[in-house]
Amino acid sequence: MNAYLTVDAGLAARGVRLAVGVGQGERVAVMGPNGAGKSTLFGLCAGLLRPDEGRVALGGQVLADASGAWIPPHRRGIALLAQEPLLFPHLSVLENVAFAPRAAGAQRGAARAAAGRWLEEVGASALADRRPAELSGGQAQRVAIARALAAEPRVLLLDEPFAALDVDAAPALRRLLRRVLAGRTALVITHEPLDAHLLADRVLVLEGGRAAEDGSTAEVLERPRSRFAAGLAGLNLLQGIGPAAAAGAGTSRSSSAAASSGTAAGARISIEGLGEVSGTVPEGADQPAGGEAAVAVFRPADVSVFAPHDAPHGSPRNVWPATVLELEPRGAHVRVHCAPGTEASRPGVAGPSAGEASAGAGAAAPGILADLTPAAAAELDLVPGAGVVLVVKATAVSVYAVG
Ligand SMILES: Nc1ncnc2c1ncn2[C@@H]1O[C@H](COP(=O)(O)OP(=O)(O)OP(=O)(O)O)[C@@H](O)[C@H]1O
Repeated sequence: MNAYLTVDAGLAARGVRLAVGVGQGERVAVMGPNGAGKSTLFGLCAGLLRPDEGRVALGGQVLADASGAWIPPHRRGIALLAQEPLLFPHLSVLENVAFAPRAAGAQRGAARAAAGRWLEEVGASALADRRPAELSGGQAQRVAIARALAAEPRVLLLDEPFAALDVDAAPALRRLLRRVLAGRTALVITHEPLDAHLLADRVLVLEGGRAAEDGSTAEVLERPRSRFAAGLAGLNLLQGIGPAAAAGAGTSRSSSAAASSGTAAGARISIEGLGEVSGTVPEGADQPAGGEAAVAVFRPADVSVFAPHDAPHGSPRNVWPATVLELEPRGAHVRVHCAPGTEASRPGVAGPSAGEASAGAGAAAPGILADLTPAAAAELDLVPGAGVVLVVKATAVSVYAVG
C-alpha cells in the first residue's frame, strides 16, 4: 500500500483489526455505528493506544508496532481535535494557541506571532485576550482548531467536530473546516453524510472493528455496499445473491446479457424472504454473478404503497406484500417503515412467514422504507400492522455485485 499514513494494526481486546492507508493530502470521513472502531483507529494513530498486532506508520516512519516500537504522541506530528474543545482554562485564547508552537520549541515571541496568524485564519482574532470560560461553544471550537493547526501537524484527526455545537454554530464552522482542511491529510469521524461530502474525498465505513466500505465519497454514498452506508445516504438496501444461471442463458452471466438487449443493463438478484428483485446495473458497477453477494438499492421516494386489493400487476415492477411497522412524519412527507411479507403472500413472490415479518428490520427479511405524501398516507389509512403492497419499478432499482 503506497500510503502516507498506514494503519495495518489491531487490538484483539477490542475486536478491532484495521488495514487502512491514507494518501498525503487526502481527507477521509470515518463513519460507522457505535462500537465500530472509529475511536480505536484514532487512538492508534494519535498514540493513545498501542497495537497488539501489526503497525502504524506515517511518512515511512513506524509510529508503533506490536513488537514495542513507540513514538510518543507529542512527537508524531498528529493533532487530535476532540468533540469538546479542551482548552487550558487558565490561559488566554492567544496563549492556548501559542502553546503548540512553544511546545515544539519556538521562542515566546515567535509562538505568539504564529498564534495570532492562526487566530486570524479561523476568524477569532477578536477573542485573543479572552479566557476559555468566556467563549461560546462555537468560538471555543474555532480556537481549538487554530491550536491544532498551529502545531503544524502532518495529520489532523477530528472526532465529530460539530457534535458539541448548537445547530446555529455548526454551518460557519463547517465552512471554516472545509477551507482549512483543503490539501491537508485529515481523518474526520462523523455521522453526517453532509460532512462526508463537504469535508472528505473518501469515506471509510467501519463495522464490527473492520473496514466495511472504503471508496470515494460519491461512490460510497451513491452506490453503497452495506446497509449502514445505504442508511447514511437515505437509501433502501436489500442484500442478496446473484441468480443461478437463468434458463437458456448459459453458465456465465456477464454484462453481455444486458448489452444484447440493447437497454440499460438489467439484472435480477435473489433476496431471502422476498424472492427475485429486478433492477438495472448502474454504469461502472458489476453485474451480479450467480451465487455471489449482490445488493438492490432504491430510494424510499421510489416505493409506491397500495392497499392489498389495488396493487398493479405486471413487469417490469417489483411487487412485495408488506406489513406497516411504523409511520414517521418528516415534514413534507411521511416515511413508512415496512416489513416485507404477509400471510397472504402473492403468487410468485416468496414472502417471509408472519413471524419473520413481525421481527422487522434486521431479521431475515430486511425493512423497507417508503416516502409518501401525508395525503397519500391518510388516504390509504395506514396504521402499524396494516397489510400493504409495495411496488418499485425495476428502472428505479440499482442492482450490483458487492462480492
Ligand atoms: N476503553 C475500552 N476498553 C475496552 N474496550 C473498549 C474500550 N473502548 C471501546 N472498547 C471496545 O472497542 C470496540 C471499538 O470501540 P470504539 O470506541 O473504537 O468504537 P467507535 O466506533 O468509536 O464507537 P462510538 O461511535 O460509540 O464512539 C467496541 O467493541 C468497544 O466496546
